Amino acid sequence: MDLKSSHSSPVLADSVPVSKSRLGLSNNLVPYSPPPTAYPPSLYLSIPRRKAITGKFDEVRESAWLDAMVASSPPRKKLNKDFGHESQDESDTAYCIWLMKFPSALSSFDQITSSANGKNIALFLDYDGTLSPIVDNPDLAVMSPAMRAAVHSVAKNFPTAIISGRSRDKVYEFVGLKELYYAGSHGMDIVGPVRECFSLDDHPNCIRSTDTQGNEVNLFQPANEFLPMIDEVFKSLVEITKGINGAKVENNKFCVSVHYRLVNEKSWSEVACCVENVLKGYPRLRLTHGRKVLEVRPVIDWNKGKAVEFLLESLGLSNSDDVLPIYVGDDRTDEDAFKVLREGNRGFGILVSSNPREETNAFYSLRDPCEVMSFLKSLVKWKKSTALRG
Ligand SMILES: O=P(O)(O)OC[C@H]1O[C@H](O[C@H]2O[C@H](CO)[C@@H](O)[C@H](O)[C@H]2O)[C@H](O)[C@@H](O)[C@@H]1O
Repeated sequence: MDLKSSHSSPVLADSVPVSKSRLGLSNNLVPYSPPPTAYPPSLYLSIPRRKAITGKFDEVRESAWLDAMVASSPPRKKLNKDFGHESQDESDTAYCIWLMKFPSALSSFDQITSSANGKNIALFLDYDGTLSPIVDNPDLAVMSPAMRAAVHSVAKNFPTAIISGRSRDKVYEFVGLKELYYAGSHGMDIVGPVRECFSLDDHPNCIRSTDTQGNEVNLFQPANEFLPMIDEVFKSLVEITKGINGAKVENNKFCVSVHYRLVNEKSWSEVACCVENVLKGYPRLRLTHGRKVLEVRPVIDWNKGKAVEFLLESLGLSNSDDVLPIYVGDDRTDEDAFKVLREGNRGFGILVSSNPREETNAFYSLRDPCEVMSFLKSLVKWKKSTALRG
């Protein structure tokens, strides 16, 4: 993508000074120290200082990191002691009870569409676990042709965007559809349309650019200044985890994922320790947890919820009276988007989960990507039938 102009990025930076300490790594990397920023203190996100760590696995074991890794990886369904196979009953009952609180978006479809009467639906979709099933190898998380057709059809009928933790290029590679908008790196990399109602003056970190087809677009990358740092951390994480069987580090451009899905649970503390050791030299980066993945990202006041608001504005859809945004996602990072919709009383979050989740800001649920596909198809069918009725 050719960038035609450049603005300084009003990144909401971390108030903690950049540490001068070097990493205890074999590849002699020096932590990246960005130039001092001059934004008003009110724009800075403050983060608590991390406790110094010694790097011993036992200490990491006690840390909140490992707890979160375990918590984000629920145990498999209980085994039936007598027969040695899964007992469905218990988990089915728990799921049914949970469904009373977060009803299926399929069985509540009429309720959802009646809220949409007289409004335009805007659709926001997560990628992994929502449009593609979770698989062991992140490079193989392809979308089925049937799902692609459903997304294509929905995007022709409603403004649709995919907001993913992956890099924008990678999601586009998987999805391959031009009819929708893409936000990568948890919303830190957004390409939106050029519209008169959307002034770049109001968004200093948004610039005019061109997409791969040569169309003018708005490119929003609020964490631009972190690119060299993320690149450096990616290399360090690859190096430091290379001895851990099954660990995989993925460069998502403005953030880095450290996967432990294929790591023996006994070595999870080792993964946590490696990541913590690298991050201690980078106080302007923070860690979040996904599905068997540790995600390293810049400390800026930006997330998938803010990305939804930004996209609604850039699509000219921020008037909540005319628009019903619907966000479908499966991950913790999607909660920021669910929250924005719930708190603004603007639309609905739909959580994709086949297990009851204790806390969510979603209103509805869907069991898995198959149900997501049915929901998307139903939306298109409903839109066509309302168009016929005039
Ligand atoms: O926001 P998303 O589109 O949901 O991306 C979140 C992370 O998804 C990917 O990891 C997850 O899916 C993988 C493939 O199914 C799976 O192997 C992994 O365990 C999951 O955590 C992606 O690889 C990450 O980079 C994204 O941050």
